[in-house]
Amino acid sequence: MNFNRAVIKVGSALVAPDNNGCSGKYILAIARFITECQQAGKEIIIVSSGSVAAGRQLIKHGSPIPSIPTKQAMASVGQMKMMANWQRFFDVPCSQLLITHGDLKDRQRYINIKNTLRILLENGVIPIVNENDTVATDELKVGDNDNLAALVALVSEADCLFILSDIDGLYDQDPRENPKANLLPEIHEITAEIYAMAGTTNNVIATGGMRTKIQAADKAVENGIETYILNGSRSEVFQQILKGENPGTHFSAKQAATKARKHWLKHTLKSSGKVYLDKGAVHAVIHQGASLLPSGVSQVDGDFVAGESVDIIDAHSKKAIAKGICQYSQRDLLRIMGCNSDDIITLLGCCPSKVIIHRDDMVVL
Ligand SMILES: Nc1ncnc2c1ncn2[C@@H]1O[C@H](COP(=O)(O)OP(=O)(O)O)[C@@H](O)[C@H]1O
Ligand SMILES: N[C@@H](CCC(=O)OP(=O)(O)O)C(=O)O
Repeated sequence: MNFNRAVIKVGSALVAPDNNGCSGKYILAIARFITECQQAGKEIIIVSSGSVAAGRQLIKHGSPIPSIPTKQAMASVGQMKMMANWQRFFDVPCSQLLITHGDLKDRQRYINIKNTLRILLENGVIPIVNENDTVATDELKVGDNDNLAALVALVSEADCLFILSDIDGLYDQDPRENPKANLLPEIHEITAEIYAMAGTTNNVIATGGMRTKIQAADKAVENGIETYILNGSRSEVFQQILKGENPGTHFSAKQAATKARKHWLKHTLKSSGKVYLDKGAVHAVIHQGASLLPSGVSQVDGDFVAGESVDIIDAHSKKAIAKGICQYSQRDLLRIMGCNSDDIITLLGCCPSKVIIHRDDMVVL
């Protein structure tokens, strides 16, 4: 179990099996696995499907494939059932995050999600994420929870992604169509041939099938996140994972997650401004690996919003010493620079974060 923080994606067929609403049939074993991971000091975030499946019997619908508003109504009532069902199996508190692609695209909302997840995990809470189906239109949707889970793994800086489905892993063709299909245990490179092996789902309550799982794995491994597709309906799978075995399909990460993230921060993110630090703050950032506090900021340049990347400059030498994602806009930063973190609330009327740049969001150059 070589990971510290994992996202576990659980498909509809596991949450609400047999067309009969939510049950503990499969999630009991999944919850036990999560508890064992937590007891081993690991942090877990769940991305759970199943709200539509859980609400299916509670909303009248004529055709086997309901209309979008009918599905949204099912999701609305089913989400409550689904969350209550998860909470039954944990002694620690669970929390609900309903997000859309629109939230992940917006820098301010992105860091709000990131900060919330960070605090929930620090407090031993199990965050349970789903797409906000009732408000999401096509343009704002991720569309499937496999890709959503990969995005959640990125925003939460997880180093492992488990995609739990009703099938043992990726086969060279859909095993429901062809019983001679072979399971592929290790994938080192996600090529067009790998995509060609993936079919869609034949389950009316599911979205995506294997294709979206490969897309998710693709996003994750590029960013240093080890990814597994596993059969969450077989409880022995979790014992195997706990022993370090691979009972499904493993997609190997291209590089370590922290290295990938630092590389992304350093080379891909474009800086939109400059934050100048006094001597004490330069020392704390470079030698103590500290987060940047408002008290250490002496000057701000540029025009940036919260969540954008900035260059961190030594005010004395005028040299760039680091780069990082700023929790505040340039406008707000000008008002709180040089102050104590406890004064942010008085100066701005709110305090989304006591630090200006969190050390996890910073790369020293
Ligand atoms: N190459 C493949 N290997 C494995 N499963 C496949 C493949 N192609 C299509 N599938 C189908 O994908 C299904 C899993 O996707 P889906 O029903 O969307 O699950 P979930 O609800 O867990 O996301 C399997 O039950 C299987 O029928
Ligand atoms: N957000 C939807 C799930 C969408 C989805 O991707 O479903 P699945 O293919 O079962 O993971 C729901 O909660 O019903």
